[in-house]
Amino acid sequence: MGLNKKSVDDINAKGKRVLVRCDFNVPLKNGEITDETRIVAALPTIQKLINDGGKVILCSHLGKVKNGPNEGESLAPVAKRLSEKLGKEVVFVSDYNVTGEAATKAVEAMKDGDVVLLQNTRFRGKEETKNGEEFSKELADLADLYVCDAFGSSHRAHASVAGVTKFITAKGGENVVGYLMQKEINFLGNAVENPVRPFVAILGGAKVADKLNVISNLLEKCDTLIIGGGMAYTFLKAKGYEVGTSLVDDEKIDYCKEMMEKAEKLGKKLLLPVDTTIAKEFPNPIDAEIEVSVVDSNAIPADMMGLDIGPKTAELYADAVKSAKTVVWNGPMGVFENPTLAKGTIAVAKSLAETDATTIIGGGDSAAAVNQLGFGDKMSHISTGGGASLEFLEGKELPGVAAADDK
Ligand SMILES: Nc1ncnc2c1ncn2[C@@H]1O[C@H](COP(=O)(O)OP(=O)(O)OP(=O)(O)O)[C@@H](O)[C@H]1O
Ligand SMILES: O=C(O)[C@H](O)COP(=O)(O)O
Repeated sequence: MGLNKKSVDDINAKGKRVLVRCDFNVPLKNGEITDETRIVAALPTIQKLINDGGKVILCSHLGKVKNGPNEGESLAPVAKRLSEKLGKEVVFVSDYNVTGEAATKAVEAMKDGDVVLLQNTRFRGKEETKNGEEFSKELADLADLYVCDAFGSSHRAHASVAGVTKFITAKGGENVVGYLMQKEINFLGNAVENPVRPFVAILGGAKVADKLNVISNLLEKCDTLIIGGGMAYTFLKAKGYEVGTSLVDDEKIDYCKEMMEKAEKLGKKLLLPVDTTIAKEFPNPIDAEIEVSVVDSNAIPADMMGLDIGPKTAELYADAVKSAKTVVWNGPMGVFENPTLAKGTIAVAKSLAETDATTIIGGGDSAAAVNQLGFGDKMSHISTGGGASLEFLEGKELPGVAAADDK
């Protein structure tokens, strides 16, 4: 699926002020960045604009910023890491107002090829998250051109992702997408719209409700849909099995029945766990030592909880992956944060690492799991977007893509 949007290759930023929305929402521990993937992924676009001789003004959100602006959610650590990665100074505008006098002055002082990073856009609260006109205009006022390269945030119709583009257009500027956006959408888009078959989709994670539309959409596109993780138990209950105290969404049982019927009607394989790893209760803390046993999926005792796929299921899923030419995976197979309950997720990750098929990891927990296991470089593509990749797989139009100018 070609992306019919203008990209950074369609502009020459020489002497222009370019506002670039990145997704620098990186995990931090005691002020230190623990995973720089999203920073590294943003470099090609930034470097291109520097090479053009543009004035590169970067912006991003970080965290949820539930209690207003605070140093713990400042983008300062990102400015530092980015500067190391680019091998040049990144001027950080620490002002909690994001735009305004400090930002304007910093931009005025820029020479061609300079890089400035603005403060966390969510420090402007609802003005950012409700796509506020005023904040959108203030952002646009800083620049001549706008580049969206924040794939991970592109499902958010926020001021710095969507609203800003209207004001850039109003002043005669262009709105384009960056290389990361292009790469993400090419991989995910090709996998779903134009897959080399057999196409196997694997869905896991906690809740069926979060993935309703993904299940339905992927069933239409793939040859085999594999279900694991907490969401499998609602399907097993829909089949009439006892699932004990496993995570179940009772309101979605009919939906699961519908999906099983849909799979049958379309002639698609819908694979569910044939055995499951159970325990008395959910581990607390999550990585606590835990006593487990394995039972067939139709034999879960009423007082036990399913917390991972069992070994027979892991083998079944690995076999399905082996015969695939395209695999998309989103969501862990069990409570992978606990070593005893990570076996199913590890087995699936390993099968993806070993296949020659195109393998695409849909961000979030599955990306973290694959990287932690050291399989990162064995995958064709690991998306930098969790929610964004899911919404893309649902077939939704992403606001960050929609806002860019058509070719
Ligand atoms: N059987 C289970 N019972 C309860 N929780 C589970 C089970 N299997 C997996 N989980 C939990 O599901 C969580 C991930 O679920 P979630 O729906 O948030 O996935 P996700 O974050 O959307 O996946 P991704 O980030 O890959 O898109 C993990 O924290 C994991 O411990
Ligand atoms: O981490 C993400 O998925 C993106 O940065 C979006 O963050 P959000 O869910 O807080 O909008």
